[in-house]
Amino acid sequence: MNVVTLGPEGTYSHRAARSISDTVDFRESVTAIVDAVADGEYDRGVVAIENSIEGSVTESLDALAEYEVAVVKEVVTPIRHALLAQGEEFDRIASHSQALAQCRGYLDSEYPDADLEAVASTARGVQMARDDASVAGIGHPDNGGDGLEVLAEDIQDQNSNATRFFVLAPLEDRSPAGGKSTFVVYPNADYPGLLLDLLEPFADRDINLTRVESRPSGERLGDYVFHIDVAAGLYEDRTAQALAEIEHIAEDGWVRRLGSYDSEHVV
Ligand SMILES: O=C(O)C(=O)C[C@]1(C(=O)O)C=C[C@@H](O)C=C1
Repeated sequence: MNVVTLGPEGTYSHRAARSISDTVDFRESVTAIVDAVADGEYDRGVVAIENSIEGSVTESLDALAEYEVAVVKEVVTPIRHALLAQGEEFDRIASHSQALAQCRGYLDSEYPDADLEAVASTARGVQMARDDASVAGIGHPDNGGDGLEVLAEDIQDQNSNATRFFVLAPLEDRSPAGGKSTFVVYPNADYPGLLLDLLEPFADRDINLTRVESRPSGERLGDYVFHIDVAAGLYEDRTAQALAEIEHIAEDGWVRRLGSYDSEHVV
C-alpha cells in the first residue's frame, strides 16, 4: 500500500502515517496530498484535521469539501513539542502555524522578541534550524541530534495537546462500517433554523455529534459548508434515515458522505 503525508520526514503527520505503513512518501501541502489520493496516485493519505488547543486545520477541511475522497480511519496522537536549535543564539523561530499557535504562551513568555515564521511543516522548520544557527524550530524532540540541540521539551500550552488525523483513500474504498462517520454538507440555503434543521435528524435518532464545523463556502459572505462527525456508522439504519432527511434539506446544494471508520490512538 503506498501512502503519502505531510513532509519532510519527522512531521507529526509522518508519525501518524507510520501506524499504517513503514514506508511513506511526502508532499509539502495538505491539498497536494488530498489531490494525489483523489487522483488514485496513492492508496492512502494522512492529513491532520483538528487539534485540541488550536482547533481545525482549515486547509484539510477545505480540501475535503473540494476533492472526492473517502475517510477510512482516524488516528489520534499526543503532540509534545520541543524547541530545537544549534544553540541559544537564534532570533527566529520557524514551525507549522498550528505548532506556533499551540506554543503561544511559552513563546510569549520565553522568547517575546523572536520573529515567528510559519512554514509548511514542523519538520521543515527543524530543517531550517539545522541549516541556520539564527533559526530555532518547533517539532517532535526525536528530530534533535546531528548538530541540533533540544533546548526545551513539552513547550505546548496544554499537556493534553493532541491532534486528530484522517486516513484518506480513493472514493471506491469508502466503507459504511465503523463507529464514526463524517459528512460535508453544503445546504446552499439561508433561513432561520437552517442549522437546527440540519442537526435535528441526528438528535431525533439519539446519534451523538462529535464535531460540527462551519467553513466559508467561498461563494458569498455568510454562506457556509458544514463538516459534521457523528458517533454512528453509515451501515446503521438510523444514520441512513438522518442523512435522507439532511439530503432533502440540502436539495439545492450537496451532501458528501466521506465514510465510516474506526479510531486508533498512537504515540
Ligand atoms: O507540521 C507537522 O508536523 C504536521 O504534521 C502538521 C500538524 C498540523 O497540521 O496540525 C500536525 C500536528 C500538529 O498539530 C502540528 C502540525
